[in-house]
Amino acid sequence: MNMLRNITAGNPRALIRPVLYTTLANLIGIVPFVLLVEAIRLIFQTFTNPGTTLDTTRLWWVCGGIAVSLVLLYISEVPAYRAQYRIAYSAAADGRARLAEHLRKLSLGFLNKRDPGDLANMMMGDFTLLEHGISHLVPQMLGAIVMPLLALVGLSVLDWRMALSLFAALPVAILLLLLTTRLQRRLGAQHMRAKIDAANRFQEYLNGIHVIKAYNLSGERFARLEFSFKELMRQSIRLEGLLGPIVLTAIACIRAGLTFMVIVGVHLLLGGSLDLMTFVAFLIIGTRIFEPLTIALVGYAEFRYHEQAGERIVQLLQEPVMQGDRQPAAGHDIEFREVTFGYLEQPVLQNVSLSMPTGSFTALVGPSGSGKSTMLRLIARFYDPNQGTVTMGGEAIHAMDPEALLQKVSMVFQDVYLFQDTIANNIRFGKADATREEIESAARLACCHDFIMKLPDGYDTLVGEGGSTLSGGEKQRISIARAILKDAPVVLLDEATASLDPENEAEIQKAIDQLVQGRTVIVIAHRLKTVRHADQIAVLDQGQIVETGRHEELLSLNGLYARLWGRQHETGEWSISS
Ligand SMILES: Nc1ncnc2c1ncn2[C@@H]1O[C@H](COP(=O)(O)OP(=O)(O)OP(=O)(O)O)[C@@H](O)[C@H]1O
Repeated sequence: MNMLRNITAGNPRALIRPVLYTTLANLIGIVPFVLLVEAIRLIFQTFTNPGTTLDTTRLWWVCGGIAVSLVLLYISEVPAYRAQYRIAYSAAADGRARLAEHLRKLSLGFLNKRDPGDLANMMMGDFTLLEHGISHLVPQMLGAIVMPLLALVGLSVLDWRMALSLFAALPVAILLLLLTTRLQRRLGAQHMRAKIDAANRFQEYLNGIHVIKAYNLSGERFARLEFSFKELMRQSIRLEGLLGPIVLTAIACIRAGLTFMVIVGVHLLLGGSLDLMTFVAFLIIGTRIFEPLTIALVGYAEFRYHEQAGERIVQLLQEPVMQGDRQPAAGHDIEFREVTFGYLEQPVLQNVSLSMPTGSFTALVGPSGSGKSTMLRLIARFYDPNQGTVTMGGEAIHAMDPEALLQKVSMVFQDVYLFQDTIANNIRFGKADATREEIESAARLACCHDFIMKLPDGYDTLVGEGGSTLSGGEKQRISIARAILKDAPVVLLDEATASLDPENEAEIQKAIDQLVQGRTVIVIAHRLKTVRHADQIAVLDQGQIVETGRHEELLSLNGLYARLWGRQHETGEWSISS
């Protein structure tokens, strides 16, 4: 049952209809052969019992029966075929959507540990294997067993000695496949790892192609990629090379059964304990069951490999999603209470406590790597703290429904991601049902209306993947327009570190001023001059808050903030973390 769960990505009921239809088609497929045996019996009767005449009426009926059963076989095969493919593709589409939805609900901590290539391969490659499993393998395998099983029962009634000799080697074939299950799984897993590794290397190669070109790394980088392709080739050859002989031996056992039956049949016939007609019936049916049995055995080996792909999907689907069903409280003040957190073993934030009242403007400053972005990620609940609590409106964020929490929070990060869609739709991500007027008014407030109107199709201009066709400043302003449209009471903002031209910088500052009005705002400030008027500035150093206060208070402390401020003035360099 577990195997069937795996091959259907946790939905074994998807197999019911394909298997039923295929079994029905296989049952109907037996009728012409039974009638064929009867036709041969009628014809042979005239030779074995001299003096009897050929029963032509019955023979015609048998011929008619064969014709009708072939038509019925065709009629039953059509729905079987349709059921197999339709259900396979719709089960895979549902499974892919389920997995994508599940990935969204998993913590980023978990996702960070998985290679993106691995997940992409699972989404496309593994589900394709399942499509093949549901449409071809399982129905054909189970359908192929029906005929030999019925033949075993029928032939045993006819002559148990002959039936025994025909099927004697079958258990050996099955045992051989079962005994090598572990080897098959190991080879399958190694092959799959090599496939994922090659996909990861290729993705890395594509993502880094501009760096590779810029630094002329093609030799070294390509060698890594080429190695992964060669490894995949080696594992493929190993898989086929070791599994092939096992399957061929299993098939040889079935062939041996047929030969053995012929020998036993001849022996019994010559000894007079087997009549010719029974022997002929065994010969016809014996050769007929060889094909489905071969399909079933080859299919089983293939099934084990496909099932492993399904197992990976089922395991990922069972990965616990972020818990919490509490709805956010009415208040929008945010508080860190003795929070300690690390992505891995090493804590990145240690015992951090900070209160950010509703409607206040808080700036987080500090050297690069001090934990500023991590604080924002904890507020958005991308991760849960290891110790301590982050609260919003007095409620612990880790007990809240993550989606309800994100309704309350707008985020503007440095690495703005725009989807391959129109500008209007990229802004609409802030509010799915926004009208064109609302989109334009948000774009005006975010100072992007003018540059959008200069684009060839205005708001309907298509943006390249990741926003590749826009400048950094333009992308940032579009993401601010998204946030303005979302109109969430809490704003998390990571100021751009990349140096922008003065015009862009002034425009972005105007856009940010619009966004933050009347909201609880937490800003990571790289240019201290932009947060001189913040309600409070928290200075982080090595994961701890070392100073808090307003600009003048912090300057008078003459501590880290004063040093950072002084350094920015001395060097005229406004970025402190790059
Ligand atoms: N996903 C991650 N996995 C593991 N470690 C991480 C991850 N993200 C950040 N870190 C580490 O956590 C520490 C704090 O990172 P964080 O991004 O919060 O610093 P920051 O103050 O925002 O730095 P910057 O100003 O350079 O953006 C750094 O040492 C960083 O290497």
